[in-house]
Amino acid sequence: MNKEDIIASVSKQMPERRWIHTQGVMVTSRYLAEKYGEDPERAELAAIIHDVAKYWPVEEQRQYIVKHQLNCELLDYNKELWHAEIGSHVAWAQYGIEDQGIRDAIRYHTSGRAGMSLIEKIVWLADYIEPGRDFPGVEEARRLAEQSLDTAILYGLNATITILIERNRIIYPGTVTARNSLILTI
Ligand SMILES: Nc1ncnc2c1ncn2[C@@H]1O[C@H](COP(=O)(O)OP(=O)(O)O)[C@@H](O)[C@H]1O
Repeated sequence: MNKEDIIASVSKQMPERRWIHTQGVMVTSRYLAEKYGEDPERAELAAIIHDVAKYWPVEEQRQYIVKHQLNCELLDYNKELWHAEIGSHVAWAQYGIEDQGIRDAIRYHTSGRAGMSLIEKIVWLADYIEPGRDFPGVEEARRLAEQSLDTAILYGLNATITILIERNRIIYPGTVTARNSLILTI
């Protein structure tokens, strides 16, 4: 499927405000790709698709993960994590994206993972700092993004983990290992 058709399909699966967010992630992914030496087209394509399943009914998300034998471990954790796993599969099954790097950037855009690739880092960070984001700390994350992808992502992961702890929520361990792995490489 070409880019225009993918955009038409993705945008109709979410409310207007989420499509505006996605456009922010697209622009920011292109910007970070150019700055840090990734192919902007690949980064933008991952950004277009990253939230495709975000507004699917939760039960539909659960069934998709089971039916397609995706990572069922996620079903024991925050349902906010499920859409990323599904989006990666949809990219391949419905949009014909064979590029594993693009699919992994979609797959890990919420949780992160240890040893993230360049495109995974770019989409994770673009999702965190796109221009529509407005939360305490986003300006600092944007400032750090100008200096180092790793430092900016570590800042974001620390903030995410801190919020989950404050709310007494279960933390998906992949995010903790993503954080640990960044600390070891910085
Ligand atoms: N390791 C984790 N364990 C549990 N929840 C997580 C983890 N990482 C992120 N989340 C949650 O996922 C949500 C963010 O998902 P995201 O796809 O970025 O949504 P949004 O684009 O609406 O911010 C937040 O509610 C965050 O607390």
